[in-house]
Amino acid sequence: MSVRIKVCGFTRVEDAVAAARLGIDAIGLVFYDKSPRHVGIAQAQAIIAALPPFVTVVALFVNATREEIEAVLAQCAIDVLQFHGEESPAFCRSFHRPYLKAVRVQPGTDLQTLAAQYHDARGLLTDAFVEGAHGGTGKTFDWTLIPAQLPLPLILSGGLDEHNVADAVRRVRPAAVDVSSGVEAGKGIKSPQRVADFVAAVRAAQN
Ligand SMILES: O=C(O)c1ccccc1NCC(=O)[C@H](O)[C@H](O)COP(=O)(O)O
Repeated sequence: MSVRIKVCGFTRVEDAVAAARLGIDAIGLVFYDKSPRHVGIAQAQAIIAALPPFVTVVALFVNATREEIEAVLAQCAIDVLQFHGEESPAFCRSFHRPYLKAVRVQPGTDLQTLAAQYHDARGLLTDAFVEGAHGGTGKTFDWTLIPAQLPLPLILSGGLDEHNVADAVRRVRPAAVDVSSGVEAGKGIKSPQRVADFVAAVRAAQN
């Protein structure tokens, strides 16, 4: 199966539409107000309404309350939840929606145990560990820390861009890749050219 591509952190309708036309599989919307890529409800609704069919919409949260998440779900057509904080497995599954659990990887991170704990997640998203940050850092991590076999689909993230993603796909063989900073012209501003180059690099790595 071809490697799926998720681009995270859209803030503008035109960027999301352009990226969808370039063949990405999923867009991420950041509902975390400390992120420079944070979107409000109205902004998210406008982006989602403009998407062509069959583009998965992923909503990102960092230690949000149940009420905050339910408010987003009630007002926006979200397909998948993505949890970037210390949310427990029970909390993640309590929304009865497909979800991804993000893990910030550093030496000693036990991905096998995490995969077992979040066994009903649609995938484990591995991101770089950066002190004080929850994601969207543009930093890579040591891919050899990822076990060759995991019981959950692996979504590789953290500092990917058009220059390193082909190598990442060949080495790690993830089910999907996820990128934010690496396809930007500025924080929250996606560059269609960089998205096109990123998609081309992923596809070339599979041929
Ligand atoms: O993008 C953000 O600003 C962000 C902030 C807080 C938590 C998560 C965030 N993004 C989540 C993502 O899925 C990013 O794509 C992922 O962290 C990789 O980011 P990058 O290294 O910039 O490609």
